[in-house]
Amino acid sequence: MAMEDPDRKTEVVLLACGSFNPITNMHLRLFELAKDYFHETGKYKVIKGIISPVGDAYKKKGLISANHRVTMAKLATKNSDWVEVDDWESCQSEWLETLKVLRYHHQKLLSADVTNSLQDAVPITKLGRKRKQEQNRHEPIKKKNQSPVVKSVPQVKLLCGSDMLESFGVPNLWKLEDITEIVEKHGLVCISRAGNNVQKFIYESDILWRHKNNIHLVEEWITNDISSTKIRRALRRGQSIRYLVPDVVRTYIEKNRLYSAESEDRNAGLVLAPLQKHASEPRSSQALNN
Ligand SMILES: Nc1ncnc2c1ncn2[C@@H]1O[C@H](COP(=O)(O)OP(=O)(O)OP(=O)(O)O)[C@@H](O)[C@H]1O
Ligand SMILES: NC(=O)c1ccc[n+]([C@@H]2O[C@H](COP(=O)(O)O)[C@@H](O)[C@H]2O)c1
Ligand SMILES: [Zn+2]
Repeated sequence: MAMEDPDRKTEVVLLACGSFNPITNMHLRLFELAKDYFHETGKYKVIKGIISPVGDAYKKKGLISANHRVTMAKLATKNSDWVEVDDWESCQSEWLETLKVLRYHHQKLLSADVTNSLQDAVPITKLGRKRKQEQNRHEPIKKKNQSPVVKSVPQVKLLCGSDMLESFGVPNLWKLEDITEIVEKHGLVCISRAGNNVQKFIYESDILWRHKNNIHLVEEWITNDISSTKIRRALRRGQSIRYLVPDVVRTYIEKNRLYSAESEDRNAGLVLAPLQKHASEPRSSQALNN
């Protein structure tokens, strides 16, 4: 029987982009579902999950300040040993395309990798023995030069729900070249609900079909229809949201009185940043399904 070589597995980092207004138990479940899926293939090892709340410049109706949304996401993940929150995206003054967030996190892993290998390699091969010894007197003992282990940088895959994948088809919302680069260079994990027609959506798009090996569809069997919209609605009506969001998040919302009729009116009448940005660009008229 062939032993499985754990080093052979492709390392994957899962990146979820969204409003997280507020974060719910379902958002946390997305990560667990995706991780189980990848591990069951036997080919991947999920090493990290990143939640990246969108910045305030996204201008979505009812979006409360990123500061609160990031804090709630951090509270929700404080017991997770593999999912973390990154506020780089939310700290940008302008709205950023999701592709740029993917690129940023991939780049960050690349530079961490270079730093690690620089630390591993002892750069004294060309120094004389004497200088080496002198140098070492003042420096902590360095690791022995290890044989170069060729370890690839983890892939950063976009983790989303089927509604986000289907939003690729909304005119002017996504640039075709962004969609292409996401599925070509990074990959996508989509958590679909039974009955949702993501497969047909992929079938009807040449680009998505071409890269379908890099689009992982995960069926959610223990269905769960929690959404942030429903949480905000319940809060406006004074109804309980217990067991729908982590308790720490519920307490934080109550303490800061976060969601109300007024907060739901934020950004009302404004155009969503991606629509504003892409509507004026010539390429954006290209449809996904041709
Ligand atoms: N019940 C769900 N099943 C599958 N995916 C989900 C579910 N809820 C949220 N997601 C996914 O989580 C990501 C973040 O979504 P988002 O912050 O918009 O949450 P949401 O609950 O959909 O909020 P809203 O109701 O305000 O749109 C998206 O990729 C979205 O598709
Ligand atoms: N062109 C793009 O890159 C593009 C377009 C629309 C939404 N998005 C992102 O998708 C997510 C959608 O979140 P919501 O479902 O909460 O609106 C956000 O992170 C947003 O930045 C990206
Ligand atoms: Zn949504």
